Amino acid sequence: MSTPFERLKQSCAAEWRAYCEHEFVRQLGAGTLPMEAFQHYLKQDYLFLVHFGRAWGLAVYKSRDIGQLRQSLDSLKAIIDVELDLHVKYCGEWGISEAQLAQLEESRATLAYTRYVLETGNRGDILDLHVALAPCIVGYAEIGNWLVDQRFTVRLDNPYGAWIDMYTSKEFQQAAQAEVDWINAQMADISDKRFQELARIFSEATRLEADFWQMGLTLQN
Ligand SMILES: Cc1ncc(C[n+]2csc(CCO)c2C)c(N)n1
Repeated sequence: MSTPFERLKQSCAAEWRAYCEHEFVRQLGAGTLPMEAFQHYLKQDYLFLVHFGRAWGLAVYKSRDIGQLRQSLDSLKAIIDVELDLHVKYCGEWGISEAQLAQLEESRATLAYTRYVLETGNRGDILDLHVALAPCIVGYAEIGNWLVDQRFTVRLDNPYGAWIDMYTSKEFQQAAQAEVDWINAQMADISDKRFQELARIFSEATRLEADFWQMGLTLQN
């Protein structure tokens, strides 16, 4: 028997694969991704993370009990206090200054994805919001693992090695698994109709993640 989360992925298998095995990801694994593409991605990812933080703020607001409230607040604090700082530091290593980050123009792909997540959370409940966020959290964990298994992936002397290390780290993998577990528990007794609603959200967010890679690869604004 497959879990609800596995059924979400199966309901948009082609889209999930197009996202996780995207050309950007392959070139990153092989170490052949042009530096400009990665820098463009990193800059837009800064904006993505800011809105991702806001999404956890929305999860705080949409929480239905004190446990969810604490969990959402922890995620909000982690992204604002830790992950954004780490991202700014990592951008610095790639020659992108804080001043540059502060002046960025948001690309269409960033706008579409982040506002889609926030809109989904606004109109729906906390489960809708988590399902909209799941391709981001769970997808990156799968991508890291997938890359490590590919013959074309270069682990030593790959300029993007730190990126792969981050998403294959035990901490990150555990956080992604916790998210899967949470979603599976919340989806345990839902109706078919509700499943279809969530599957639609999951599929749309997955497509928007693939567009985010494409934006990086083609340097779109
Ligand atoms: C477009 C885009 N999608 C996913 C991630 C990965 N990511 C960002 S925050 C977070 C969860 C940790 O709170 C994860 C997995 C990214 N960086 N950029």
